[in-house]
Amino acid sequence: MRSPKDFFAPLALGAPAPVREIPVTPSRMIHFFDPGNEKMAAKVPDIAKKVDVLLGNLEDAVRADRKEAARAGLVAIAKANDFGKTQLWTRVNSLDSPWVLDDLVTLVTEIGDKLDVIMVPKVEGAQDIHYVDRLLAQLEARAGLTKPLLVHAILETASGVANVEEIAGASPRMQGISLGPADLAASRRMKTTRVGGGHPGYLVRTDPTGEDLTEGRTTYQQDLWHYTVARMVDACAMHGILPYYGPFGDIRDVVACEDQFRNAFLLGCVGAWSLHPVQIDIAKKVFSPAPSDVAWARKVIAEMGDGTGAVMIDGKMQDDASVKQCRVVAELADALAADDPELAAAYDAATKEALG
Ligand SMILES: CC(C)(COP(=O)(O)OP(=O)(O)OC[C@H]1O[C@@H](n2cnc3c(N)ncnc32)[C@H](O)[C@@H]1OP(=O)(O)O)[C@@H](O)C(=O)NCCC(=O)NCCSC(=O)C[C@H](O)C(=O)O
Ligand SMILES: [Mg+2]
Repeated sequence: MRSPKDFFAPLALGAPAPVREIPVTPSRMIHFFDPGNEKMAAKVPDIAKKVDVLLGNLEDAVRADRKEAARAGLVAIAKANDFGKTQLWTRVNSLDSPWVLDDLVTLVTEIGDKLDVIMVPKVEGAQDIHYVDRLLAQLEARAGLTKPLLVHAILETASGVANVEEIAGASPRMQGISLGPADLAASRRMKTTRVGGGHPGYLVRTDPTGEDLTEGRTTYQQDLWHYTVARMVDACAMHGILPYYGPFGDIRDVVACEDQFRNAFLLGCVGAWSLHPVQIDIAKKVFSPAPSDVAWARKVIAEMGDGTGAVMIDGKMQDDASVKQCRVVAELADALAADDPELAAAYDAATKEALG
């Protein structure tokens, strides 16, 4: 076990000092693209203006014979563009693949100064993060980087879920964790064949009302991912890092995508993956608090004074715990509004109306 005293010491001579706080910048959507796909790559400069995070994907969804092209494409895109406030992330190949070592060596030494976060798939436990942590320090030292790269783990194996707390706290580089429902379903031997989302067979049914067991019994579809998302959120909150829902594979079903994203948002996630341009606005809408919620949160904060005691506002009891929730919403709204005048205006207009 590493001594807590050494946790913030660089893991290689000449590597930058680890961060002590994870930067909390907007990351409502992590937009995936294949840097080796010319059509997608051509859209990247425009898409970068609309998204919080742009992620060059090198892992699954990139064919084995296109891995080198994807890696080279990402290097070229990063060198040719300045994405301003939009973060640039990558998802490298899994640690048991023949490509990951070259992914890390090439990306850190060639474009380490342009990358913010490295997403590591199929993380099984803290040992995987420790491996990446040390290797990144060696490569950062070689590349002369002054800012440490952060690490994001995908929760997509049964062992990863069992070890999620130790993964979240494995390194000061840990930025966040995303749910990977497709690989997780396979690892758990679930009997689904989808990339995220619900399943009509996963349901509860009301009790029978008479002799006929088939009559008048309403069914309610349940959320297959509730347990895992909630567990991931707790592990992340405990370690001061950020939780994300991952992919929603039914690109055409924008309605269910919005529902899945909103469930994650309400449970504490800060963002989700967008796999197709159509999912960008869905994530933006869902992971930006609604103006009416922001107005209510600001009203409660204003009326609660120092935040102690209990008061009635519009017939509802408010106390320390509700004002704390309101601060979460209001602080997120302020952070997002700082870079988005349209959102700022919507929040201010709703607040003006609520406060009278
Ligand atoms: C899902 C797609 C394969 C769909 O692509 P396509 O059939 O080309 O869709 P469209 O014809 O509607 O596309 C219209 C144009 O938009 C471009 N496009 C499409 N997607 C993107 C994108 N993500 N970024 C930028 N541009 C995009 C198309 O090229 C079309 O361009 P044009 O012809 O010039 O008009 C495709 O969207 C796609 O491959 N998306 C990314 C998929 C991906 O990254 N998958 C991996 C993440 S999910 C995962 O790994 C599972 C997870 O790990 C788990 O275990 O749960
Ligand atoms: Mg996966």
